[in-house]
Amino acid sequence: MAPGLSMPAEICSEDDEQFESSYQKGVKYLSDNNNNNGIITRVPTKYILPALDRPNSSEADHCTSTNLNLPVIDFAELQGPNRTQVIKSLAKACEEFGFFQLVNHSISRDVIGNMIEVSKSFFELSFDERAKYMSSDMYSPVRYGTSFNQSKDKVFCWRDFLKLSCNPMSNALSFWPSCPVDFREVAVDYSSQTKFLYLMLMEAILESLGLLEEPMGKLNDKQTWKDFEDGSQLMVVNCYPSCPEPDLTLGMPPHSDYGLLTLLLQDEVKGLQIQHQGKWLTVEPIPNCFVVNVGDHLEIFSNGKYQSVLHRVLVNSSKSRISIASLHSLPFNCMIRPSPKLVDEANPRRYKDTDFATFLEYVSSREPKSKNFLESRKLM
Ligand SMILES: O=C(O)CCC(=O)C(=O)O
Ligand SMILES: [Fe+2]
Repeated sequence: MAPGLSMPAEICSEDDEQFESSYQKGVKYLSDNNNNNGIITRVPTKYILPALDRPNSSEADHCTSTNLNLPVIDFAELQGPNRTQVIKSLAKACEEFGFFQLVNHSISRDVIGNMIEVSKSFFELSFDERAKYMSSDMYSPVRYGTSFNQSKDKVFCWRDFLKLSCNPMSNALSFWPSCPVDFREVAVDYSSQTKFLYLMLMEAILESLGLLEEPMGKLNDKQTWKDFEDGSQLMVVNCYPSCPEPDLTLGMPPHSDYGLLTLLLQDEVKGLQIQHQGKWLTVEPIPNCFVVNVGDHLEIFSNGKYQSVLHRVLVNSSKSRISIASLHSLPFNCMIRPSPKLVDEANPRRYKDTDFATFLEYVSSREPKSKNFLESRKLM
């Protein structure tokens, strides 16, 4: 064990099985159960990334101090007389950044504040209470876990998560945490309001791609608007405890999101970085706003016009951080394919069809450390 490393009393050697089973309990457990006046002073080897994968280690990291001002889309303006202009800005943001900040959205500060509060309270519960929701079943309506893919990752990342499936809500809800007592009520309200926001944004995105000229309802011979309304929604509550040596590890490794769009809510602590023009840039949190990003499915659906972008999460030594990602796509059993209207001789089809089951198979069988899944769907 590295000098000064303080670990739960039950843990004696980094190599023994007990140590490994302790890591499986997550980083919140690790931070809460140590014997050095409540302070963990070193990052255990399990979390130490190879030198080249660490933050601040590469060319691309040399400007991590530069904060990124993402394009800002005003949701209220999108609904008003300037809609055409806002849709142009939306298209530009999706093409140039794959990310934007959404301001003036319709979700109240209370709904947002309550969601962050119940998420914090959930991670403050005892480990035994949180552990009731641990599952390795990717189809489970609720799944508490740690790292990125804890059954596969050789090096763990400094994150615990609670994944909540919202489909169908009538079935999923009874599996969601019943503690804290208002968790379900707050999270259901939050999920239905983010779903509404997603649908409004998706409608604008389809318009920006020239796919809404026909009467609303039919997008092409395979898809209708109802597929979007009936689409899947997965909420991921991420908890990143403060970390004694944040330069050695990451809260989340570089990845892109699998769905059409992700709506991310973060607390006031920064940590999210996106890869832009070969550099890692930090996204400044704007209170009460959403960071929205293009997912792999939108890249496929738009035949590459809008591309998903790698992002990762840094941790820090003084503050823990909470974020809530709401990932939206078509229904789980629906094929995602390039929209036929965006494929012609000048723009040949660039991706194979895919569906959620293929994605799950992929993540279960490999370490999804990057946009590998999407790479596997590319035709050229
Ligand atoms: O915590 C963050 O800022 C990002 C989370 C994220 O990328 C995800 O949940 O996919
Ligand atoms: Fe993500």
